[in-house]
Amino acid sequence: MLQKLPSFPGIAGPVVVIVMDGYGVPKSDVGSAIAAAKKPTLDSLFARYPHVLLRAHGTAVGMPSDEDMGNSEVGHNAIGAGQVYAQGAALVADAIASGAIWQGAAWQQVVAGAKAGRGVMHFIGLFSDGNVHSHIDHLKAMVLRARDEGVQAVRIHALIDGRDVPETSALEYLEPFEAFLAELQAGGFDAQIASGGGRMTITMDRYDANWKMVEQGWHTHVLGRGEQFASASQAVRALREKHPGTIDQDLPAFVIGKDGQPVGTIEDGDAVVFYNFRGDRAIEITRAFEEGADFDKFDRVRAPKVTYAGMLQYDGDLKLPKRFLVDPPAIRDTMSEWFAKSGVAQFACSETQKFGHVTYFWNGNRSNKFDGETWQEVPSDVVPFEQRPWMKAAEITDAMIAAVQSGKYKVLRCNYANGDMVGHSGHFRAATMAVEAVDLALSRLLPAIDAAGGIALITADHGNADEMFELDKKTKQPAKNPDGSFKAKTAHTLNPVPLILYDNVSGGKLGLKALEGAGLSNIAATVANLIGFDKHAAWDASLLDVR
Ligand SMILES: O=C(O)[C@@H](CO)OP(=O)(O)O
Ligand SMILES: [Mn+2]
Ligand SMILES: [Mn+2]
Repeated sequence: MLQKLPSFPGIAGPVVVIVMDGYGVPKSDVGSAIAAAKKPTLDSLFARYPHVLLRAHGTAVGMPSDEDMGNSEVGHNAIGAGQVYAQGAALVADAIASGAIWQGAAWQQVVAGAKAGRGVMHFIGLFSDGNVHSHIDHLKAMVLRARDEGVQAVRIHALIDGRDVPETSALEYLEPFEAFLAELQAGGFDAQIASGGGRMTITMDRYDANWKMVEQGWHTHVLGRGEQFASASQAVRALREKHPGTIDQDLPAFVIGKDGQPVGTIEDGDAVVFYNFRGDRAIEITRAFEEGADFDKFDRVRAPKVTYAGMLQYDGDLKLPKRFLVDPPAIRDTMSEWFAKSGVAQFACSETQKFGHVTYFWNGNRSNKFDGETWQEVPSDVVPFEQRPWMKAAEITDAMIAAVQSGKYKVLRCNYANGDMVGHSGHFRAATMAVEAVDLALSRLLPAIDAAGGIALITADHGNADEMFELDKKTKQPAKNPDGSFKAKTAHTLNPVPLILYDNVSGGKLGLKALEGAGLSNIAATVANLIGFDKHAAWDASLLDVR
């Protein structure tokens, strides 16, 4: 149990942590959908309530460097755990640099598995250097190592990104990679890209939002069914011509074929490595490979017996996958766990697209609840979110208001997906509406918190809607397309995020400290203090100022 604070008994009502996904604070308003949005509630929060900026990217959230943008996994992990752990991106890079990955039993088993079968090793994963789910350098290192260890053939199934990297950058990754493989091919080793498709079209669904994507990925990677092309770069060129305006993440699936035959179906005796380190979008495809005859999410047609490994363990409760190349961060002592141990009832809510963020990521990549936790999921629409930028903000708000009014919970949390999911579309106008939807939601939720004598901490996990244009690398000004329009940016940003203390109960007694270098990991201790507990020893400092 957490210790009671000697000097402050905590507020009488509930504490509500509101995560506005993808809401960063940019240096300039140019290209910011947040600046362009009409948002009277947020404007008045910034004008009237204590607030500070928190670091939400790079080393502050356990990424390898401060060049790395933030993302939902590392952001929610840091908020929920109150600590910064070296995250998947850093752990995998280190394991490759030290060679520890090759000494691990999992790597040795996939190599042995491939060799005992047809000598084929498959790599499936996100194909970019975004470092949110994966990094292409990790893939390269594994291909080279497989060759050195005598694996005869490698087949790569490339999920085209355009969401963590510029929206039509696929060829910048594919062409050099194809040249890299061609060189290896000259050495007598057979390495080819075998299939692929946009990451939002196939394979990388999350939180059971749309299993059809995974089914289509299975058909593409495993069965080799679909439109055939001579190479991945030719596929991307042809598909762009056929579907003008389609950005990389939404490209249709493709199969690489020779003389009408797919070059890399997945067969009994092959080895398969899913090389994403991040779990949310890796779990469903992993289940399709690992589960037996009782798998009922779609008809696999054929379920080859393969030696399967994930890059990391994706779920510590479900122990998924069974075999993984690198140990995940050992996230311990989360606020949910310690609030549970202290008898604090907790409520978590979001819509499907972010539901796991406020539950599984928040709780340190664990899918089980702690005692006294209640989770509520609002089903997301399965549509391009620029067509519905309001998403489920209203329904999440309804659920939060009901939970606050029930009086059952001391700590509540929710995630509004809008700024992020619509920000990823690159659609500026829709992104302003996304921010407006969140503003409207706050205008409803905050009075309910007042009525319950509560306080809200309003924050975000990383930026996105705050920068909707790519910046020119040299001039640092928004880059333009040949037709003069701005180049849309779909990725997260490196900007800090706000932390606002919405407090109408303490009469000005409570404030926020502007701690040098403060980041998302300072939120857990702040929440603990607000409910009258001292922070857990492992947590970073509280920002609560009690005057
Ligand atoms: O959609 C996703 O998978 C990532 C971007 O790759 O976004 P977020 O981290 O906000 O979930
Ligand atoms: Mn996010
Ligand atoms: Mn995102």
